[in-house]
Amino acid sequence: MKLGCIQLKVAFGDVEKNFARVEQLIREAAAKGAEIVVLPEMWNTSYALKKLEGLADVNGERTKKFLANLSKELNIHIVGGSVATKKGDSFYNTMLTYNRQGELLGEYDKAHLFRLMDEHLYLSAGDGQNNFKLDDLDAAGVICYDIRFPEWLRLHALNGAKVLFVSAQWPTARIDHWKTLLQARAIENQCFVVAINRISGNHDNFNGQSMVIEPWGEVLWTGGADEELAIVDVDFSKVDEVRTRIPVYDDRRPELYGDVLKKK
Ligand SMILES: NC(=O)CCC(=O)C(=O)O
Repeated sequence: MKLGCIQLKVAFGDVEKNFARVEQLIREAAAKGAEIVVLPEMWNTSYALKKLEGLADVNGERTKKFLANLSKELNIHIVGGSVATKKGDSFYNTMLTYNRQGELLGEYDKAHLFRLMDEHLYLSAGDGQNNFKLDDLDAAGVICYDIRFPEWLRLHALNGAKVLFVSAQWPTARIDHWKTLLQARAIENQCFVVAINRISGNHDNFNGQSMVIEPWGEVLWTGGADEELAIVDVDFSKVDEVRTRIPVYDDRRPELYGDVLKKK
């Protein structure tokens, strides 16, 4: 299956510019044969958190219409990264996923808010999980800081995901953590990880390094430090092969792990 990985240069607070560029890149990805297109985190507004009142997408309506129309017209699945949304009086960091029929498969509000970027001051956290199916492919989607919570990704893998999509705005300063955590999540869950980061004009802030990793931990593609659309070919049957070779799921001892999941 061909993945269209869109490592976007997100314009701070410029919703119109971001929508226009995302549409251009999704169309380009489809023209190049992508079957699943993946976007980064908060691509409509970036972290213009102080301006969310005017900029956030109310109930995600604009983004929903946009992604539904494009996925149906182009006959592609879209893991829509995330956008800033307003629901009721609260703001969320929301991932919307569409299948090639233009149907909404998942609306996931980021579960773990990242204090270092002030998310907890402006956003509310979601409580729902985000497993979905792209044709026959069992998949799940999480957002950026979520990858520091292995139990959260494990839960999605236990619910059947063979590929974990990660949309992010992960800064250059901790890019080594990004690479290591993503590889670990792929190896421990024995699944594909497709992780799409943003870039900024200034590479000191966000330098891309999006990644596609297969279930044995081998990195199939790493993005550079500039805006980029990559088409990456993946063979999802690799998941079953790796899970047969080392039967981690059969060997788990959940009766030993109970307290790990409780907050101290
Ligand atoms: N947008 C985010 O969630 C950033 C997470 C991050 O940078 C980290 O180190 O974790």
